[in-house]
Order: sequence, then structure tokens, then C-alpha cells
Amino acid sequence: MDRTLRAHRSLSSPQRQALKEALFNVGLWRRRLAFLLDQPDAPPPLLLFAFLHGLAHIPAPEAAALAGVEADPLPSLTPTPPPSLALRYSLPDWLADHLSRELGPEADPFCAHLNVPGPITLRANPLRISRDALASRLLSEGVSTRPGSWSPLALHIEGSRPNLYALPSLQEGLFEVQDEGSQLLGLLLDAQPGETVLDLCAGAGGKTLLLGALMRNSGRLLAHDPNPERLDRLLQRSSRAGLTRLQLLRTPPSPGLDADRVLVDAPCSELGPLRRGPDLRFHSSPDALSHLPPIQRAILQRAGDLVRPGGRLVYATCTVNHAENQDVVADFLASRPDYRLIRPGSGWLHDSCLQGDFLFVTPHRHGTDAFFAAVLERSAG
Ligand SMILES: C[S@@+](CC[C@H](N)C(=O)[O-])C[C@H]1O[C@@H](n2cnc3c(N)ncnc32)[C@H](O)[C@@H]1O
Repeated sequence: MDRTLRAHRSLSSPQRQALKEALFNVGLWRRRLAFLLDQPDAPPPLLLFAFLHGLAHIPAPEAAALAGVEADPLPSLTPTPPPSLALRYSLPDWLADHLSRELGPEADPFCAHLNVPGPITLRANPLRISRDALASRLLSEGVSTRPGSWSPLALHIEGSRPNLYALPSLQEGLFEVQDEGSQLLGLLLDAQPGETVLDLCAGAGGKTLLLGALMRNSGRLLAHDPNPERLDRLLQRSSRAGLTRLQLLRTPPSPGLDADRVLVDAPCSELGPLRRGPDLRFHSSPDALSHLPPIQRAILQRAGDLVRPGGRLVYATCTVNHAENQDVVADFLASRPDYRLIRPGSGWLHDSCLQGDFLFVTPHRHGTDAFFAAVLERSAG
């Protein structure tokens, strides 16, 4: 897409937008479109025709002209409604089957929301600015926003996507781009100034930056990840965000750390952010659903030894899979009687973000990517 747009600089802004939407939708809907055409290997122009005519309801001759396909005869599309969840929402069979098992009757609205791009959400950096002041500052830079519903730091961009990277407010570290559900995971740890806080699966630091801001640059903020490039990116982002107390752990921390709080944002099958790209669903693999739980159990066990008595442990994923979520937590609790589940976000998190003892948010109910979290407290004795 970028190469094509660079090679055709004379395209107007609406033409560029149309090109992006055509590519996004043909990519995303390709399974449904192949069904409409009754051709598993239909070439891209035919897929575009099927999208424009079959799903966007543009009259067939106009759709054929726009897609550059032969209009005489016009390609025919099946009138049969898609007979399965997978075909209706253009998903691989294994994924639709899995989501049906996990979500029951909610699978249909969940899948429908996977086909609508999510909002662009920002997180105010409380070290530098309040959410209200950030909204005013962005407005002065030509970007209008509305507050999020669940995270007190979230602002959703309204209207068309601005070039965020050109905004002085981003360069000044006033905000990060972060889904509202992802913000909730960091907030659940309730990190306080002066504490020792460990982000055990820090990656490039989406949550670490939030934890550091809540700690107001006092205490010890530790971040570990086995992937060194991600930690390098975290370091760059942390200076822009104004964090001064971040310590990267390139090797795993040892038991006896006695951290006040530990976040495990575990590697997972990542079914929660599927709406973020048209291709993600076709690149996901069912193997992840079963090969990750033993890894997650081992990471959570290790994390359990790093928290001081009386401290807090948050286990989180961005996926919809009991085997990676509730089952991992149940296994942990069965082997660690010194831990108990506590209500996530007591005093500030809306009840509708809870499913039983856990946080569980989804695109169709909350407008967020899907996330799961459990908040565990270690007994003081
Ligand atoms: C969901 S991502 C973390 C995203 C990150 N917390 C953020 O908010 O940007 C999971 C991370 O776990 C890391 N990981 C994989 N195996 C791990 C292990 N055994 N211990 C700790 N982290 C691990 C991966 O490298 C990956 O960066």
C-alpha cells in the first residue's frame, strides 16, 4: 500500500482513502467474497467486484467498471446466504469454531465487530498532562477526541485518522497510542509511588510506560522481556515519556525479588486484537491455542515467587481462550494456597468489565480489543 501510494503521488486524498478501503476490505472479506463468487482462487479484481457489488451494494455494471473486470457477461454472485459463522464473517473455520465454543451466542456479535476497524485510542501520560488538558492541546493541533468509557486516561480520536506521528504533543511525550482495554490491564496493578514494580513480559513497554507514570518516577520500575529488541524500543519510548527510574532486566529476575507488584502480560494466541488488521485472522494458527498454556503456566509460577507477601500479581492476556485464561489461573491457585483472587479494579472499574472474578472486555460489548485479566493477592503471612 505504502509503495503504491508513493508511486502515485498525484492521487487525491479521497482517492487514496478509497484505495486503502478497497485493499482493507478485499483482504478482510476474501473468504466471504470467494464464497459469493463460488471460486476459492478468485483473482483480486474479481474479489473487488464481489465486494463492491455483493457487500457494498454498488450496481453491478458500476462495480465491474471500478474493479476493472469484464462486464459482458457480468460475473454472477451466489444469492445463497452464507451457511456458517466462518463464511458470514470471513474467518478460517478453526477460528469460527473456537470462538463459537468460547462465546456461545455471543460469538456472532463478537465476530461482526472483528470486521469493523477499532477506534484509534490514546492514553494521556499522567506524568506530563491530565486527560482534559490533553484533549484541549490536541484540539489546538487540529485533532478532536472524546473521552473513553472505561479507562480514566483514554481519549478516542474522532473523525478521520490524523498523522499522529507529526504532532508535537506526541514528540513531547504527552500521550501514547494504546487500546482502552490495554490501559485497563496496566491500571489493574495499581502501582504506587515508592514501590518495587516488575513488568515481567514488558515487550516494547505498552504497560510499563503507564506503570512508571503512575509511580511518578519514585521507587523501582523493573522491566523484563526475553526479546532484546523490544526492550531497546521500550528504552527509547521511556525517555520520551519522561520515565527516569526504569531498569531493564535482560536476564530473568531471581526469586527473592520481593516486588510489591508484578504484571504478567503473557505471550498468548492474540485473538483479542484481530480487528486491528485485515490479515491477522488468516495468519493466526490453531496450534497457539494449545501450545501456549504450558508456557503461560510456567511464567505465572515464576512470577508467583517474585511477589512479596501481601503483594499483588496481575495475570493478563489479549485473547479469548479459557485454556490460556481461566484455566491457567485455576492451575496457579491450586498450587499456590498463599494467593487468592480479588475483584479487579475495586472502586473504579465498571461492573460490566467483569466476568465472574475476572476482567473480560470485548469489541462488541466495550468497544475495546478483547482482554482478560485476573488480579491475585499474596497473603501477608
Ligand atoms: C503480550 S506481549 C507483551 C506486550 C507488552 N506488555 C506491551 O504492553 O506492549 C508478551 C511478551 O512476552 C514475552 N515473553 C515470551 N516468553 C516469555 C517468558 N518466558 N518470560 C517473560 N516474557 C516472555 C514476549 O517476548 C512478548 O514481548
